Amino acid sequence: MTKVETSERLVHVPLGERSYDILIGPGLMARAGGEISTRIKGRRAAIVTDENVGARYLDGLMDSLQTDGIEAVSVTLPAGEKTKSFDYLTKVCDVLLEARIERNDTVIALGGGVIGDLTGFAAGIVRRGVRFVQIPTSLLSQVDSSVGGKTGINARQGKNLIGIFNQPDLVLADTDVLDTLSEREFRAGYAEVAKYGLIDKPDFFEWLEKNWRDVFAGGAARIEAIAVSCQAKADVVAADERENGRRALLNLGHTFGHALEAATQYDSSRLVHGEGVSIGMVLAHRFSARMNLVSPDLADRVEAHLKAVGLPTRMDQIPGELPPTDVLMDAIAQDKKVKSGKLTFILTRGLGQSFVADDVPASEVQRFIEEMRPS
Ligand SMILES: NC(=O)c1ccc[n+]([C@@H]2O[C@H](COP(=O)([O-])OP(=O)(O)OC[C@H]3O[C@@H](n4cnc5c(N)ncnc54)[C@H](O)[C@@H]3O)[C@@H](O)[C@H]2O)c1
Ligand SMILES: O=C(O)C(=O)C[C@@H](O)[C@H](O)[C@H](O)COP(=O)(O)O
Ligand SMILES: [Zn+2]
Repeated sequence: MTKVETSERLVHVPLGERSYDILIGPGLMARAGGEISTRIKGRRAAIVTDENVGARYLDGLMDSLQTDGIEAVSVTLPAGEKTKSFDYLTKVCDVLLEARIERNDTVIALGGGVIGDLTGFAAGIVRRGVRFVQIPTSLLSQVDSSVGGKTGINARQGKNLIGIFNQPDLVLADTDVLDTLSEREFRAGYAEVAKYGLIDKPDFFEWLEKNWRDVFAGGAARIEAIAVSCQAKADVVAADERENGRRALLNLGHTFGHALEAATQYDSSRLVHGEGVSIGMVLAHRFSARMNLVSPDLADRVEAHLKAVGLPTRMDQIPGELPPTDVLMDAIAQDKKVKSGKLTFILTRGLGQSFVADDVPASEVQRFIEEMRPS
């Protein structure tokens, strides 16, 4: 059993034979070899990373694996959303096959959500599945993408449209590595932290409104926010792993957000995922008010908080031209939550009272986007 240090948190994801642990805390990179070898028999590994993360952490991870007798190869990909593509999926599969990575060896995603999603997808299809460990290095990947098993790539038609559910065998969230994450990317990850409060944890959202500066500064408040987020996601995934119901709540802000990411052609210089989610969550709260589900004051409160931490909250803050509303509606129509052609949005009836609305009139959404978009 893993010895959990006092400053360390452990969140368990109970999925029967696919159960796994999330370790959260400082200094975990140096323990990766030991933590992996107590869980996975294979003596070989393949590390997938990106240029920003690899330059800082690849050697340290390789050393830790070697100390525990695990021989590793690695591949370093370009950073940014455009790497979540067929081209780089092919590249990673080729590296794993050329390295003869076997089913009981380990594929390690060392990076943010882009690397985690791409690598998890490759690990799930090479030899019809090899063991897989997430070592998330951005705030967003530590609080969200490394947990729950959604893996995949983007398509021209929209976000994450090609992929599989593939749970990791272990998640090691070394909070030390967040110190080298840019402010912009830390803020982007914070959007997904705030999301958990807006879904069904009003007390957590109120705690964030008071303590977000301490979360940004690091230390105990940051670890607390990460642990609460991971526990929240683990609870939802344990209850509805393949999103037949409740898990859709984790998509709050994403129907709008994903459309904006597709509309900006996944250009990280214009919009990154967490920024799209921030704008999307404000839009979801404003749309809920428009549908007379909640007071407009709540949307103002949500926008004020996300703005206070420095996140964009409106479409006119996205650099460059947005395509016509029809193009945004086409992306929304491709959303994976669509059922029998009807749009599904995560809306709200109050702070922390989100719900799945599965028959939202497209005409209402179109009119709403027209009103909210930059003229
Ligand atoms: N599978 C899921 O459940 C899930 C959940 C949320 C988001 N996502 C996906 O995750 C992606 C966004 O993830 P992200 O925000 O981590 O983006 P990302 O993977 O692009 O990482 C953000 C940027 O920060 C850099 N970086 C990461 N860790 C660093 C560190 N410790 N030090 C310095 N630089 C570092 C990266 O190189 C990159 O430039 C999107 O594709 C989104 O769709 C998936
Ligand atoms: O894990 C989930 O379920 C989520 O919705 C988490 C989201 O933050 C994440 O962006 C996820 O990738 C979106 O899911 P998708 O099914 O819309 O791709
Ligand atoms: Zn997300």
